[in-house]
Amino acid sequence: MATHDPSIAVKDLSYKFQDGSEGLEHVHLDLPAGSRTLLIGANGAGKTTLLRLLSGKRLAPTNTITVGGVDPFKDTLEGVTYLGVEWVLNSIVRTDIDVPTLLASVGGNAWPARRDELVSILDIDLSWRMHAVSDGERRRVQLAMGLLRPWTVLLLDEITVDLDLLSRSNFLAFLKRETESRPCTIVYATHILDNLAQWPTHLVHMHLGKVRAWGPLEGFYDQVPDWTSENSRLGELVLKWLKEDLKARGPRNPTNSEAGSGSSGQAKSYGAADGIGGYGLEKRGE
Ligand SMILES: Nc1ncnc2c1ncn2[C@@H]1O[C@H](COP(=O)(O)OP(=O)(O)OP(=O)(O)O)[C@@H](O)[C@H]1O
Repeated sequence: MATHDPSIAVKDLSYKFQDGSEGLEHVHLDLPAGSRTLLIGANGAGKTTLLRLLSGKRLAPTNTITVGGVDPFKDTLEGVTYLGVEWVLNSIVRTDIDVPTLLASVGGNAWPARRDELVSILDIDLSWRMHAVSDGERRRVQLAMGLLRPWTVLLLDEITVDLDLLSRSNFLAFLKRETESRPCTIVYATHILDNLAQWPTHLVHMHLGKVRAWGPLEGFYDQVPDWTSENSRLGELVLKWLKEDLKARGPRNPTNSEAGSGSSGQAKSYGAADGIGGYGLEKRGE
């Protein structure tokens, strides 16, 4: 269903993975139409899990999510664009194909003005062939493809890592203009805060599958009394949150003395000393 008022409301959303582990716990959010929200949290905080649930890629419990007042699982969810890892890995953009053909395949001819604007903003060379471009150039074409169809809700899962500073800045400015010129809403999970201070209207701070805090940007800034620029203020705030989160979580692989429990005291810390080269051993269920 098209959303005229693309607000996003999440009410007491809890989610378990197939292996039974907690993905999200009691998440509440109320993001108004036209807002630009940054989803902040350490690796593993639950940002992707939340975005996938909002996008309908994962099935949320009923009556926990509404987009524009509509339950996306009861009504068709139209106008929601989710750009995440699967989208980035799509192999078509690595084949020997030209840019105009790719853009036409996602509706470029239906929205020619929008197509041309994106090509200009993302500084795309229409003579590129996709098997012979750099990672950042490929990402720019992908972004043009992903953003071409006019969305009402855009869910971005850190997809700007390959962009140079200017391309990223132009891209973020374009998104800001979109929310200011038509009814649409953005939620963006990122670790890269460069030049983002003026961008978000709202922040969501996630930790271990829970939302620790959320609300309009201004409401958070009294937490960072010492800052030298707007940009450093956002960075200081996020650094403070991440340090607090790490402290609250504790070490991932406690040493015997830190573990301090169990009769045998056999808590094991895997690493180079075990001859396994420090590979992460955490299990991912799906
Ligand atoms: N399919 C799965 N089954 C079990 N656990 C999972 C699954 N997918 C993710 N997890 C776990 O859920 C937690 C949250 O993962 P998620 O990908 O949402 O984090 P994130 O905040 O997006 O992290 P990052 O910043 O690294 O992208 C992590 O601890 C992860 O290991």
